[in-house]
Amino acid sequence: MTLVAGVDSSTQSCKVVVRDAGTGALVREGRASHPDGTEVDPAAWAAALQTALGEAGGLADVAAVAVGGQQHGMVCLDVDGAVVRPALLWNDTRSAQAATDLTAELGGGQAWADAVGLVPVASFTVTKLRWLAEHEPANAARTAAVCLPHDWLTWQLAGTPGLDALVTDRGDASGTGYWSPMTGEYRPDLLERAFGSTPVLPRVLGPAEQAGVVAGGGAVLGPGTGDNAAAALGINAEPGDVVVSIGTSGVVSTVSTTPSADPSGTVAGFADATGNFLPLAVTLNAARVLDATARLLGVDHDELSRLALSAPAGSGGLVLVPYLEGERTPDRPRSTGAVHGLTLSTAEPAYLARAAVEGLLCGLADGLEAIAALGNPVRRVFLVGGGARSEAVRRVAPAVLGVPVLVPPPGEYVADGAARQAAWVLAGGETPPVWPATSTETYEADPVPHVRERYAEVRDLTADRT
Ligand SMILES: Nc1ncnc2c1ncn2[C@@H]1O[C@H](COP(=O)(O)OP(=O)(O)O)[C@@H](O)[C@H]1O
Ligand SMILES: O=C(CO)[C@@H](O)[C@H](O)COP(=O)(O)O
Repeated sequence: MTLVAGVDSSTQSCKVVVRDAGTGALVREGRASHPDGTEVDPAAWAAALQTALGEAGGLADVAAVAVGGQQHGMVCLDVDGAVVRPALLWNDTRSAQAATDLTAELGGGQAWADAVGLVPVASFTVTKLRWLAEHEPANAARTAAVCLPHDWLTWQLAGTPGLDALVTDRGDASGTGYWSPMTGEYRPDLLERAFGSTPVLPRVLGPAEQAGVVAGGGAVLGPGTGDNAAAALGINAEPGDVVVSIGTSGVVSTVSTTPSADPSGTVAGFADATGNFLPLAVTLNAARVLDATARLLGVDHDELSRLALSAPAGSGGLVLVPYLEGERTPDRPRSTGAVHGLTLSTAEPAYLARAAVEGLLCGLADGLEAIAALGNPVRRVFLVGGGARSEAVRRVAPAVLGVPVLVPPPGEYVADGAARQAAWVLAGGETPPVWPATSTETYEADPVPHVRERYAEVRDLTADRT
């Protein structure tokens, strides 16, 4: 049996799966936590990867490995390859002003969407580089190369073979703000505009191009990709399929054969990991809204779910606007969360639990609507991520999203996608190897437009951070 490994270095943890390259069957897996916070020393990701790999039995008998990872994080390296400062993650909002400035400087959202398929918000790497140039000029001056979390981990596995050996892929490059999914080329002019210089950037590999070998081990390295592109590969999403992921981020993405350019910035026109495109809408607040609400109510996730399902749809008018970390879609980086509609009858744990589930899903429903409005068909909707382990999320999602949702068994679909990419690198060819489709359970419910209407009435009524 030929084994391949896939890694998901996500916001909260690192997960590894080892699968049979031929059949896709799961052989071993491992996991390790990442530290909290929106800036993280990449050494913590490398340590978690080693722990997760160890738990998954190591790479000695593995023929190929690929890394999927949280997108956009700014990893700056000096001329010797040392990390210049802790990485700023996708959910760090300190570059909000830089995003506003960069958007205005280029002439607005349309100009950015035409150039690189996205409109700057604080999540994207280009804005973090502008922030670094403005606020930490000494660190900016030391920066000889910039890469993303998955690029850096791939480079670590290869034994840090010099800055010129850094590689990435289309999927993750498309989230930087200085690579165009339309042309497949970097835009050094935009990098120069943001950062004042053009550090070394990772070479963008093709979807099944070998990225080298694991140092001292010999396993072939795949190019890896961003976590959302990897999830699409793990689910085997085809054009017209939508993947809704409720992890730290809330993501609505779809595979498309044509690039997107949404001047409003609601939908970011990324590339996928197969040569197609991956328009997506992403919220900063998803599974952690459930974590926070459970903490507030002093219950665990199962009880939170039970409470939510015991309250009526719409929570009697109680709305939780879930901008606990600020928000990205809509672009409200400085906002906080809010609870609206408290009355004597809605001041109940069950109503708050339901409002939390509905609030996070309403943000994703807005994203789904925006993706469909760009002309993307919505053929099937898959629901994945840690938050999909909640029965309340699974049962309320079809009502709020207004479409049936297909829920695969709980699993690590990002790591699975990376493993499938690794198998593709071994096998070669134009398309990834065919692994059996995952089973799914279909959840259906009558749509609840009144829930979204009530949410829309109050979602902008939030206080800013102090
Ligand atoms: N049964 C559950 N109900 C709701 N949320 C859950 C449940 N199990 C795990 N989670 C949450 O899912 C999140 C982790 O999901 P995951 O998709 O792994 O996130 P990420 O990829 O961003 O690290 C955590 O916030 C965790 O608390
Ligand atoms: O910013 C994005 C995509 O644009 C996020 O999806 C990150 O890629 C983090 O993903 P998770 O850790 O929440 O899976």
